[in-house]
Amino acid sequence: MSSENNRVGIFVATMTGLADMCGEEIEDALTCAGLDCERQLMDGLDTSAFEEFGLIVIVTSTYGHGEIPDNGQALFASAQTGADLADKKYAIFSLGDRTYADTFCAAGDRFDAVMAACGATRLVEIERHDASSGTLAEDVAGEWATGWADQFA
Ligand SMILES: Cc1cc2nc3c(=O)[nH]c(=O)nc-3n(C[C@H](O)[C@H](O)[C@H](O)COP(=O)(O)O)c2cc1C
Repeated sequence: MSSENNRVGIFVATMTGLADMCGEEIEDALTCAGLDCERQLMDGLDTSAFEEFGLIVIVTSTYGHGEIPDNGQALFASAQTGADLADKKYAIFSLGDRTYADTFCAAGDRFDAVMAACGATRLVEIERHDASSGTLAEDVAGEWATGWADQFA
């Protein structure tokens, strides 16, 4: 693997900003573990944004009836049209609320399906944060990333 492919891209889809706070905690945790990270909101991106990274971390909340936040829809649609991500690994931190029983964290599951369809390999289980659980999403996000950072380092 080239040194370029050891880079981690953290891509955030959010409506009200909590997912970006989680992305920041994930970035801090992975940086502490020695990984070279870059975090960005998904706004206006397509799958060419994945090119320079070996590991893609998707951080997304869910809105509407299981929808991806507005700022992530273009990137999702781009992946749906097909991309060769066979040399990529990915991980997903998914924010939702179990109050929405039928669509709990559905956006993260939709990203999981499309990344797999593009040939990428999921590094770890999807982490699904429940806003009704009483835990802080950003704390859970940082602990989650710390837990698997050495699997990619
Ligand atoms: C209008 C609205 C619709 C939502 N729909 C869903 C949903 O379908 N499924 C789910 O799991 N969570 C749903 N949620 C919960 C959000 O995903 C959750 O509060 C999340 O932490 C928000 O993160 P964000 O600030 O990054 O957008 C919804 C929240 C709102 C306000």
